[in-house]
Amino acid sequence: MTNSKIENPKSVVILGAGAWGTALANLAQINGHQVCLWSRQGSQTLETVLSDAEIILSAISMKGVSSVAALVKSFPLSPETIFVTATKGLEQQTTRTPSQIWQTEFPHHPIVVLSGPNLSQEIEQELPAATVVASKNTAAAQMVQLVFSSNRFRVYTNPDPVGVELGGTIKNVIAIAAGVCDGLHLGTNAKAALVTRGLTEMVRIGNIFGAKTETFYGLSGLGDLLATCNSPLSRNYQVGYQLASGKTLTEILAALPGTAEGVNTCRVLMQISQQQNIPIPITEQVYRLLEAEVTPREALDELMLRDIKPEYNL
Ligand SMILES: NC(=O)C1=CN([C@@H]2O[C@H](COP(=O)(O)OP(=O)(O)OC[C@H]3O[C@@H](n4cnc5c(N)ncnc54)[C@H](OP(=O)(O)O)[C@@H]3O)[C@@H](O)[C@H]2O)C=CC1
Ligand SMILES: O=C(CO)COP(=O)(O)O
Repeated sequence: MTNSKIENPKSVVILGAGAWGTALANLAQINGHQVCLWSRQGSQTLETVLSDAEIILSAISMKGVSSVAALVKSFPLSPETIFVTATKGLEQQTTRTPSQIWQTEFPHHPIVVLSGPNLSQEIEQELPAATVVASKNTAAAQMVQLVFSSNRFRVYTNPDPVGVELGGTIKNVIAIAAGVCDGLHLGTNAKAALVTRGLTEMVRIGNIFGAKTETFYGLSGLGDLLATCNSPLSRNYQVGYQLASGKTLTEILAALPGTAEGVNTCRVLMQISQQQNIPIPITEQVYRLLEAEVTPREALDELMLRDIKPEYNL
């Protein structure tokens, strides 16, 4: 894919110079775009970097999204500026997704969600990967698709931004459970059952947000679930794996490189499940484990000894 490289370079500002922001900045830069990677710890002011931005991509951890979005709002922007959100989390106080936060702050700008099976370390090693850019604004999604597409990063468009976003967000909780499963050496059958029933929980929560069920069977749902639940590169998987080895959550998070969004997301999902009366038993056991209310083995027993039932409620 060379067309975006030569013909129409864009001015792209990436907010958040963590693992994912840096990897995405490299992808856009290699395609010939003018990229500015902004961090609150860097020397450039936000006002300066935003002044001629055509695309603003946020790869800020969930805890910083609201404050950064409010800050961005205080500076003048072109009305054409496209926002892209690559954060995989939910806001604790409001249960909003990052795209809902950006859309609230910038109701007249196109908002695009970028999410998929994208372990940043593999992308930095130039291994092949695919992702999804989703928006209600098709032209904006197509522009973002061109900016990031290359022979090692295949980008698909999708019209269900919240579904795409929730796939990447909820799978982090299931990845914690998968790490526990592997840490306890429960075997391949157990892992397959866990991931498949995890997907059912993703669909249940997603439907509450108005997401389409089929979105969860694509790259941003099943695809990211498979990547994250099967890789020690995933921080969320690492949290579960190390909990199974007997470490405390505090010890694990203190030594973890970067953000494991699943820890906070799990708490938010429990809030939603209680408010909406939606059963999410795997998420509930992950929550109880993170709160040190159960041991990994007790959580497993709780899941295996639930009432027997049909696979689907038809
Ligand atoms: N790493 C990966 O493989 C992938 C990550 N993601 C998602 O991307 C998001 C970021 O992940 P990742 O880059 O790995 O995490 P990191 O922990 O490496 O980086 C987090 C970034 O967020 C910034 N940040 C956090 N709070 C604030 C705040 N209040 N104000 C300004 N900046 C803030 C950090 O800035 P500072 O350095 O100054 O603290 C840092 O740049 C997460 O939601 C993650 O789920 C999605 C796909 C892949
Ligand atoms: O979202 C990711 C891969 O798609 C990254 O997973 P972790 O945040 O668990 O490292």
